[in-house]
Amino acid sequence: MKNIVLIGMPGCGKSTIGYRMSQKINYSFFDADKYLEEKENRIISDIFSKEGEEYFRKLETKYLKDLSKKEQIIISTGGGAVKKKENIDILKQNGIIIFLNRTIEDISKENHENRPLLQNVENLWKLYDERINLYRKYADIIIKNDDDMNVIVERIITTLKGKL
Ligand SMILES: Nc1ncnc2c1ncn2[C@@H]1O[C@H](COP(=O)(O)OP(=O)(O)OP(=O)(O)O)[C@@H](O)[C@H]1O
Ligand SMILES: O=C(O)C1=C[C@@H](O)[C@@H](O)[C@H](O)C1
Ligand SMILES: [Mg+2]
Repeated sequence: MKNIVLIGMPGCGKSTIGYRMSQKINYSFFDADKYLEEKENRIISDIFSKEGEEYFRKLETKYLKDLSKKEQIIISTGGGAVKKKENIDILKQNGIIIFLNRTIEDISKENHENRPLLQNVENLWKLYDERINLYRKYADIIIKNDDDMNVIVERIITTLKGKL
């Protein structure tokens, strides 16, 4: 059984939908950002501000490797995991990659108190422009997140039938 890997923009629903899926199918859920924070015993914003993005990206790759060794799991990746092709190669070895495609309009409508990145719609559009082709290119399956989350969970499970 392949792992299920969710990619997509910050705020597109990877963690929430990934966790809900894991409740419905016999898979464990791992959030790659949380996994990294727990292993490093630090928060990502602190790593970004003290050592910078490049150092964070090295850690991200290291822990994606770790996670990819596990089986029958759902991985919610960080929004920037697609920035390194190496990450995708690692994840594809035993995983099926799903791009959760949610509009920037919907993402920016949310009240993201602890996520300044998502409150700045210009920044979101900039990230979207930089990454949309990567999300599309690396996806085995593209799922639109444009309905109630339970509907989306069912949509993913149905689409995955026979593919894992
Ligand atoms: N289809 C939807 N309907 C309503 N709310 C949604 C939907 N999809 C996602 N959300 C909400 O959007 C917010 C962001 O979702 P979530 O935290 O799962 O995104 P994420 O992709 O994991 O973001 P990040 O990359 O920042 O970790 C959450 O409050 C979630 O409940
Ligand atoms: O979009 C990004 O580049 C990021 C998204 C988050 O999930 C974290 O992985 C980190 O804050 C970087
Ligand atoms: Mg998340």
